[in-house]
Amino acid sequence: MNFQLTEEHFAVQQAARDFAQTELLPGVIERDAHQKFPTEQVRKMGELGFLGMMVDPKYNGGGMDSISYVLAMEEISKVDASASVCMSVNNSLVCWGLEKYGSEEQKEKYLKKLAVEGIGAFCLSEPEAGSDATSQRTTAEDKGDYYLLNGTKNWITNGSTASVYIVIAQTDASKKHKGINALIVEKGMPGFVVGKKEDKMGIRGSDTHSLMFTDVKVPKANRIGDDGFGFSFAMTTLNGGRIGIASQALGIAAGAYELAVKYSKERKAFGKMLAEHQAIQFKLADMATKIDAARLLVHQAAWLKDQKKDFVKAAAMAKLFASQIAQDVTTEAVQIHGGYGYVKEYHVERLMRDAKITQIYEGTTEIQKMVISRELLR
Ligand SMILES: CC(C)(COP(=O)(O)OP(=O)(O)OC[C@H]1O[C@@H](n2cnc3c(N)ncnc32)[C@H](O)[C@@H]1OP(=O)(O)O)[C@@H](O)C(=O)NCCC(=O)NCCSC(=O)C1=CCCCC1
Repeated sequence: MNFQLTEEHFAVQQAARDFAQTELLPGVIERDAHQKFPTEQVRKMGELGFLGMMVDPKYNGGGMDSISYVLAMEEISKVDASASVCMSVNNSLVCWGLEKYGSEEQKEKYLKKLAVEGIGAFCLSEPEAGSDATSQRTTAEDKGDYYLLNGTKNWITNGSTASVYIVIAQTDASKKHKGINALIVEKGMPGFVVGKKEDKMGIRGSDTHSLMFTDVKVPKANRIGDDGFGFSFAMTTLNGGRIGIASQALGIAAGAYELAVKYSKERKAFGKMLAEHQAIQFKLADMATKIDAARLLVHQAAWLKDQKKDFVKAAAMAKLFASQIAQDVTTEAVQIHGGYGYVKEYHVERLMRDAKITQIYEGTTEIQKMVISRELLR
């Protein structure tokens, strides 16, 4: 890895930090408590260019590199992981997937809008196909000039707020994963129903739904890539998506750490500041070391992607490690805050709850270990 952050990188980082502090911080506790999607805030994120950061300017994107993206993701995740998962899905799954593999017509029709306004959803998981993603039960029957889509998707981020959904479905089961397609489905297509909203432990401002498809007619022109490319599309797109989730985990950890440092300089115990107690100093030293290590892995994966080098292992390692240290760091941040850490007002209990999902979505910790070991032994 050989890179230095540029003036532009620092400017993007500062812009994301300012946005998080002024627009996301007020109201984040309430949105979490009432499971309220940050509608207005996401609209502003679009206006400021955070929803299509890496998209080519000719499709209304920011034309930025992956390093800029992870810097912004870290800053936004420090404050509101519900907003950052929306940003992550839109940037690194939906927009990236469409730009890389979509047809020119699909880019004109969908990408140009998604890059500015969002909001896209990526629909792979099913009631019986989570980690075992090749076991797709949703079917896309080939009917000539359209596919007939039937089935259910589960735990879909941006489930009710999205306007465009990339749905993975099985067309020819005899071909197993090579018979799977990726289809662009629009909200409002007859037979497409948004199902129940999940009541989650963390990222409660993010809207997570099941989706039901009953005889939805999806035009052939909405298939991404060649017939049977859908599983490969999903896996390749997720490789990059994992850099986004790794940066989210990093941000959650860094946000909790910053709050812990601040609190330890404000609170006195046994006649001196918490920060003057070696027990607290050692905790902070461990937390900062883990965060720095995670940041190096995240930046390495982003840099490899920008250099068009193989980043599959690096992305899985970054997600594996950053999501683990997010658990450790947020738990220690609550511990440093003591009783205050256990109540909502101090933010760290929310960050601790938000951290957990980063070990589950876009490939669990165990899936990352599969990906890494396969790459090592290839
Ligand atoms: C790796 C995996 C467990 C698959 O292993 P099996 O042994 O079943 O299948 P196997 O025979 O190994 O492979 C099939 C094809 O697949 C290619 N490929 C695999 N990994 C990769 C990879 N990393 N990159 C590129 N291609 C890959 C493989 O080459 C093969 O194709 P080929 O026959 O060669 O043409 C896969 O299923 C997976 O990864 N699950 C996690 C899903 C998962 O991550 N959800 C997350 C859902 S989305 C989500 O959680 C969201 C959260 C928040 C926001 C939005 C989305």
